[in-house]
Amino acid sequence: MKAQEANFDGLVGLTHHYAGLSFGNVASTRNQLQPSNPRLAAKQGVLKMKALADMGFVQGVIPPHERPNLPLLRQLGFSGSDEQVLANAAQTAPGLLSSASSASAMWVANAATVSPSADSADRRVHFTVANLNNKFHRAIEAPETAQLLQAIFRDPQHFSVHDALPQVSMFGDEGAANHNRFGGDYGEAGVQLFVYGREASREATSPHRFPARQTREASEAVARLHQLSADQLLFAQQNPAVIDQGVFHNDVIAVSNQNVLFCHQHAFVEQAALLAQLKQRVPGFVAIEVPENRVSVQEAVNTYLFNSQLLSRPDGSMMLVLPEESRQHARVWDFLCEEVEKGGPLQALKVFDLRESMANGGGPACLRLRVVLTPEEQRAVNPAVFMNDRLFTELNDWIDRYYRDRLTQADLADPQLLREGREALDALTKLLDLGNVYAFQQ
Ligand SMILES: NCCC[C@H](NC(=O)CCC(=O)O)C(=O)O
Repeated sequence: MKAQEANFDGLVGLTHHYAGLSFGNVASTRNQLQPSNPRLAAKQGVLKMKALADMGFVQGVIPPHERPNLPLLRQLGFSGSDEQVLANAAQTAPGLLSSASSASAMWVANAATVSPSADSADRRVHFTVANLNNKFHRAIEAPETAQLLQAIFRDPQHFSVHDALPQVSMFGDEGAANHNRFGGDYGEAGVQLFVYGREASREATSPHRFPARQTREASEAVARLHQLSADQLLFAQQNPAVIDQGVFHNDVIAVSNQNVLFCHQHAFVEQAALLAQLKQRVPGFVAIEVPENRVSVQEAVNTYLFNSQLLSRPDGSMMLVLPEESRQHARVWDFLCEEVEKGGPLQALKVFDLRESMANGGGPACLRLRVVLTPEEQRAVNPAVFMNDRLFTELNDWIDRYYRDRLTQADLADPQLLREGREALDALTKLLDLGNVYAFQQ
């Protein structure tokens, strides 16, 4: 058996709601204060995991965080019983209650940056937890993410989980959503491309309208932590003009797998030079660049065409996993069908309805964290998190038991929601054999 790419998907939490917290993410802003359906959201995610597991892909689950985050609200000065904390926050600062309740940890492409053991000097798989410094509701994820990753990748002989970089904008880090790894066989040394939105030390590189969340300084620190050698590394800037059109992470404009990069014509600064470098360094490198006159940046943002998963099937051919919104758009769908008919690297399309996550700006790629694992490393992962028939049934029963099918911002103050959440996560830690990872269990 060779090394494989495993995908670990974030399980949507019980407080999934639309709070408009992510300036620069147009779906988040557009759907602010719409009612959500956490039960449907969780089921849509679990269905994707199960379908991919059934097709022969290695598929794991990353659990949600404890929300509402009561310790955070207390740190911000809300006091009294848990009920009083929720009531006071809801009355005087509903935006803070939303931030403390966001289920945003579901988008695990932003949980960490991951380097396979084949690339790292100490031959371990390295994870650096993302600090998500640009958005308050996301910056609070880092410590819990570190604990959850440690409960899954728990063998220090094979896995090294680094805490997040310092929580300042100079080191703004959004994890694997701004990271691509190229190569041949997954188990052989690859080339890692770190994509940043701005250089903290050069203000002129920033976009004008929307924030650039990832800095070059952060990417360089992650590369150092992961013990990567200079000849395996590339750093490239994402085009600031596309950030200003709503491309808040690189995985909204590009996706890669092995020797293939699928991206928009306007994805990167000095794109031709970057592609030339990749051609030189990656054997058999192929770029599929979508021209603006076939699919505009705006259309890419609206359909999440590039927020897809490019997966190598067990027979070696590649399949693109897309959100339903891409199929619904004639120009996007025509382009994709043409690519498949051409007989190039894209040989199959698979579509999922992920509407609940999409309405907050999270498509198939946002929901997954890629981890290349050798067979030995795979055996060292907590086995209870891998998707199979039994876990699929158990998770669906668990969702039916605990999740609401409608949630608005006003519901966040309901102390019953807090109790339901704790009971649910307590049951989940047993299903996934995580130990007492949550603060309320300490
Ligand atoms: N990779 C996809 C991440 C989507 C995420 N959306 C949010 O946090 C929206 C939350 C809200 O507005 O309720 C973000 O922008 O980081």
